[in-house]
Amino acid sequence: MTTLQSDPTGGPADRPLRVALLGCGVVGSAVARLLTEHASDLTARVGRPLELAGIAVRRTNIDRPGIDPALFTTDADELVARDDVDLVVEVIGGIEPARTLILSAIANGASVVTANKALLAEDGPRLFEAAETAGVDLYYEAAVAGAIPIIRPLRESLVGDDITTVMGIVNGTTNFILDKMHTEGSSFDDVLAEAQALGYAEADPTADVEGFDAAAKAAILAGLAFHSRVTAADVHREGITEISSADIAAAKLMDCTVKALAICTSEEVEGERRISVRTHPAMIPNSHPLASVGGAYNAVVVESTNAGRLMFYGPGAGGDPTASAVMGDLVTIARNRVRGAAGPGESAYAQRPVMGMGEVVTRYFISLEVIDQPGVLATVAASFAEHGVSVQTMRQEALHRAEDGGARLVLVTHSAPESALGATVDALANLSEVHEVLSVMRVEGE
Ligand SMILES: NC(=O)c1ccc[n+]([C@@H]2O[C@H](COP(=O)([O-])OP(=O)(O)OC[C@H]3O[C@@H](n4cnc5c(N)ncnc54)[C@H](O)[C@@H]3O)[C@@H](O)[C@H]2O)c1
Ligand SMILES: N[C@@H](CCO)C(=O)O
Ligand code: NA
Repeated sequence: MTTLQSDPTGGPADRPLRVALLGCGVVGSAVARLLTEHASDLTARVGRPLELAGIAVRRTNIDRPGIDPALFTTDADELVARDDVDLVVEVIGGIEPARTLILSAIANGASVVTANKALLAEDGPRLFEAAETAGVDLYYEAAVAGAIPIIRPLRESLVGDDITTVMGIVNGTTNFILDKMHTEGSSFDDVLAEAQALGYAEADPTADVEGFDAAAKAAILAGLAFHSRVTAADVHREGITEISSADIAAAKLMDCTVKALAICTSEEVEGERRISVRTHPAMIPNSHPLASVGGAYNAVVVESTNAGRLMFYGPGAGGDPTASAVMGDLVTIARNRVRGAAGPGESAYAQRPVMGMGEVVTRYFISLEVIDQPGVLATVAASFAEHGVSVQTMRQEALHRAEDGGARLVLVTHSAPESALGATVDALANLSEVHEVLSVMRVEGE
């Protein structure tokens, strides 16, 4: 190992870099194990040994095989404030105490790795400013799409390009659930329990199934892609709890798949660049690259002016895959520390305004049960026309239950502002000729 001439951290140039690990759950325990198992390779890659200074846990009396019990402490505040801590890994999750601990680590001169999308999407700018002021790193590859490198590509590799769209499957739990509902006809509750047992789900699975997790990730992606500050509150969020087997069946009939998507776009509106950020379930054609992303896998498609369409695919959740991203960040910030440098900070100079959902242009799939009699089609078509929504395809199916005396209409619209589509659906529901609006879903991806 080369001995450094100078050491920006103050101590002897060959002393180990000391790592404080906050949290020892699914991700933290994998990080602790990798730090131990790969110690000699990590030393070679960083140029100095990485040494665990301590692991903050809630309870010390739990058996955690392969980890030295002497490392455990329940006093995370004391651990991050220790003089000999150079690097802090936060894998507790949630807003507090994670935020206070990260801020105090930064104030203490440590560089930080976090997997905490909830915190970054709520209060990222405060953390980035603190890191900038202290001249330390704040890295967070694991926060979006687990093991998949997507933060680094947006922050570094594509920073010279003009990104127009980021669209992805960024929640493993909901992709796992929708995939099983699609392929095996499983019930929502059974598949959720399986996803939790496999370590994909958040501690409170509401964050997954109601779209909070994906919304946080969408905010982070949009902020990076469009050089703007975007918080979770800017994201239009819909979860997957309302997805029924009828929706899944309708998608199959359309040669589509239902996926929970995070969609970030930047477009020219009234002479200025505006962005939209949303997460919701949508039908995508089976020919679209995201349609074949199964199980707990994640994938993110990035479109930019010069690179064209790029796709990033891989495991988006689970202890070891997420720990891989954390370890990548840890080695990077350790290398920076050895060189006395810091990586890129926040880039939010563009500050593009975020569009309201009503302005966003999408397509709808609508399935209706209507009275089967002359003139009904014309009435339904008039409702679309009144709201300026153009119908792309329409199909009528006879209902099999003779007593219904009705028919099913299945329509797909052309692109239209979301407000016009919503108003059309409301108007359709109020028509006496319409028994029921069976299914409404956005259609994304060509
Ligand atoms: N599990 C995944 O697949 C995954 C993927 C990407 C990102 N993440 C993120 O990684 C972070 C950790 O996720 P996880 O799945 O490991 O969660 P987890 O619930 O398994 O682990 C969190 C641990 O932190 C501990 N903890 C809570 N408060 C603490 C405190 N004050 N001091 C010390 N320990 C405390 C908990 O007891 C728990 O063991 C979260 O931000 C999560 O969003 C998880
Ligand atoms: N609960 C998240 C973990 C990764 O952030 C998921 O299912 O994708
Ligand atoms: Na990632």
